[in-house]
Amino acid sequence: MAGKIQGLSEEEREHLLPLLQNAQWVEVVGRDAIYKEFIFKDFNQAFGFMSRVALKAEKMDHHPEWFNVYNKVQITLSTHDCGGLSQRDITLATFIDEASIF
Ligand SMILES: C[C@H](O)[C@H](O)[C@H]1CNC2=NC(N)=NC(=O)C2=N1
Repeated sequence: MAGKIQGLSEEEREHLLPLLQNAQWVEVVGRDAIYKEFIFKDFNQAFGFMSRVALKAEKMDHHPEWFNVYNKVQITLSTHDCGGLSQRDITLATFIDEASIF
């Protein structure tokens, strides 16, 4: 079920991407996506974080691409339905940053 999701406009990018970059999100080379690495004290904290993000992702029907080893979680966000960044990625990135602080 491919929804009609709009990609970010040029104006939105100019406004939003610097804000994300301030929060250590980086643009992926060769792909319209953003990436950030999170380091926690141990696996328990990393997985607690992932659980909070997973519940939000399911509610939003918007899912991260992520990779976890022990205390490290690497996350890439992009909207498959529009082949690039959308407002959903911004919303999820903001939630992820909040969920990483506890
Ligand atoms: C069918 C389902 O609603 C879609 O595949 C949703 C699920 N989660 C998704 N997650 C992400 N990151 N991008 C999408 O386009 C997307 N689409």
